[in-house]
Amino acid sequence: MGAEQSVPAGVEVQPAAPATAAPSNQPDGAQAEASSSQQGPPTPSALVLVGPSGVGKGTLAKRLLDGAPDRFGFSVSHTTRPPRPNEQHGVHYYYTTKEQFAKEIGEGKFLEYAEVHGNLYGTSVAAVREVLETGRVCILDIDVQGARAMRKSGLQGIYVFIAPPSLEDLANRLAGRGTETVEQITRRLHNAKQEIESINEKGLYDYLLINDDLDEALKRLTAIAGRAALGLGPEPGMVPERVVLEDAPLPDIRALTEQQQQQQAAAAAASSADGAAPASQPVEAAPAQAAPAPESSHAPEAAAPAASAAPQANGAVVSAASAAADQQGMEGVPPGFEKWQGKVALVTGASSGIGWATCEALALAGMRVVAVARRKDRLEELQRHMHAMGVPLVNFLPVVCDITKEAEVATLPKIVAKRWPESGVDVLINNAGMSRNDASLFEGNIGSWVEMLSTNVLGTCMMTRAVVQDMKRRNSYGHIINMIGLSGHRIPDGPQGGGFYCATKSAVKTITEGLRQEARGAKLPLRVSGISPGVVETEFFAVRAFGDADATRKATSAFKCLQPVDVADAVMWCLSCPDHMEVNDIVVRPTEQLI
Ligand SMILES: Nc1nc2c(ncn2[C@@H]2O[C@H](COP(=O)(O)OP(=O)(O)O)[C@@H](O)[C@H]2O)c(=O)[nH]1
Ligand SMILES: Nc1ncnc2c1ncn2[C@@H]1O[C@H](COP(=O)(O)OP(=O)(O)O)[C@@H](O)[C@H]1O
Repeated sequence: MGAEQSVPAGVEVQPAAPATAAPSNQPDGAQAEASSSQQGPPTPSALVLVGPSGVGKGTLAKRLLDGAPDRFGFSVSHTTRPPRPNEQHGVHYYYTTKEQFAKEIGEGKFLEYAEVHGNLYGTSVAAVREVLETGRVCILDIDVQGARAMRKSGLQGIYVFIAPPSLEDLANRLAGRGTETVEQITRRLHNAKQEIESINEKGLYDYLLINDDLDEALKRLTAIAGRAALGLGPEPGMVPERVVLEDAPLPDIRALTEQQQQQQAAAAAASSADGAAPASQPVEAAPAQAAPAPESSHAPEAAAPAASAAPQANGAVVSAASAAADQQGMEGVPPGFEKWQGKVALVTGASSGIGWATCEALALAGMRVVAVARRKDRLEELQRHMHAMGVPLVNFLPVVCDITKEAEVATLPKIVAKRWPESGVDVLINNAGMSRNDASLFEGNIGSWVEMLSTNVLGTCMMTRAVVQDMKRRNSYGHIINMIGLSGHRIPDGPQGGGFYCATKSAVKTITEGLRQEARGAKLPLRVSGISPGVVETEFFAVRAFGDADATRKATSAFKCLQPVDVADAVMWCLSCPDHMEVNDIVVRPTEQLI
């Protein structure tokens, strides 16, 4: 069902085009090349984006808006659908009830409204006016019915239909977004076919834009939006005379899910056939290259295809974030943490211990998690663990990367952007760190010194640099947490040769404070924290003893030590603090630990 209204008084729209206007994609029906013949500054018009759910309208609109907020504004619609975890009232939509929506229809509040995929959506007069009055192009993201109604209402603008390269791609994107259940995705795909048919309605759209490569699509849309900014009409002939739809059956989202499960099982079988690498001998990542290494050699994508969806027990695809939103006060989501739901956290040293526990806590609380480690088999195991915990694999990205290799670190933001094009790393947990027991200052193994310096100090710095550069590029600053360790504060085993390791950790402490000061100096809202745990029961001791599995037991049997999850809890608390509060260092010991 769709509805349209005549333009309510007070909205400044351009002279109404009659509902029966000649198709504007025909030369004689094109809007006048308005401002070229007018005096004064151009009058920006609307840019109406239409296309099936999951095609990338929101992503493209956000990129346009972020790129030039002074030229473009978004018409925030009203909807009766519940907010997704990373959506904000007044930013993505005004969320309302059916009753209120009905009341406001009666009051003539909407330029148009429609029922789409079972929910009501509407464009209010105020939403469009607010943007146009500031002299910016008003971007609308509306459905086909809304576009028809807008054409009739006379809102002058450029109407762009955004199509997917194929229904298969669309299905993958919808599944990859992880915000809908299997049933909801199936319904959206079913509707997509009809929506795509609307390309053939003469005069409805001015442009057909296929969103295949996101950057290419953005380039084309930016050019089209530029015309809207100048108040120019569309170029003629930008929609083909007739679009013939491939007669392909609708992709079956449940089958896609099953396919993904099979891929996972195959990957698991392959990894056990290879034989697991011993803990101290990580699977080698692709050799570092001057140019970024191929991404496929880093991310074990076979086990987690970019657009995969993990089934829940009930067969639904629900992101941990939406599950968290559904169950308020859910265990594992500290108060204040909601702001991170749907955002991306990158954790180094994710293959065991604190890194593993932190990945789990972040993912269960609704973050997208990039788990970085050298050991591919351990990452695959973590992935299976995440799956078993009910974390949708679309929210999990394992990356085999050696943080001491500059070229590998440099590829990480690109790998993240490839998986989640509209995102980047919002939270960095610099957890990877190691020690060796042959590093005395009298007669230490220089190789062990180099290893500790490279991992604990340079690795932390290179990761920080890569992520901060990416945050700068996106103009979006989050939180960096460094695992300092109690050894950054004192030397517990100096006589036994532990001084060098502690020196690297006290460097991390200083670097954490230096980073904080740099952020303040640059007036960036980046927050920086350190966490300094005492003895934690992890593989740390086995690595220190060059793979002696018994070393951990020996080092942790004197008293009840901290558990990785205790430290993950500290990470969660750091992140949950209000924006005005920056936790700089948390020192935490097992109760019985003396020094
Ligand atoms: N007619 C109309 N459609 C809208 C409006 N706001 C959003 N829509 C459309 O409603 C559909 C569902 O939107 P949404 O729930 O955000 O899901 P998504 O498109 O899958 O992200 C999309 O086709 C939107 O373009 C509106 O104000 N009016
Ligand atoms: N060209 C593209 N290639 C791959 N993925 C894309 C592309 N454009 C968008 N996406 C992804 O597809 C998903 C759906 O995009 P979204 O903007 O939410 O769609 P819509 O607003 O049209 O429903 C998102 O996860 C987005 O990152």
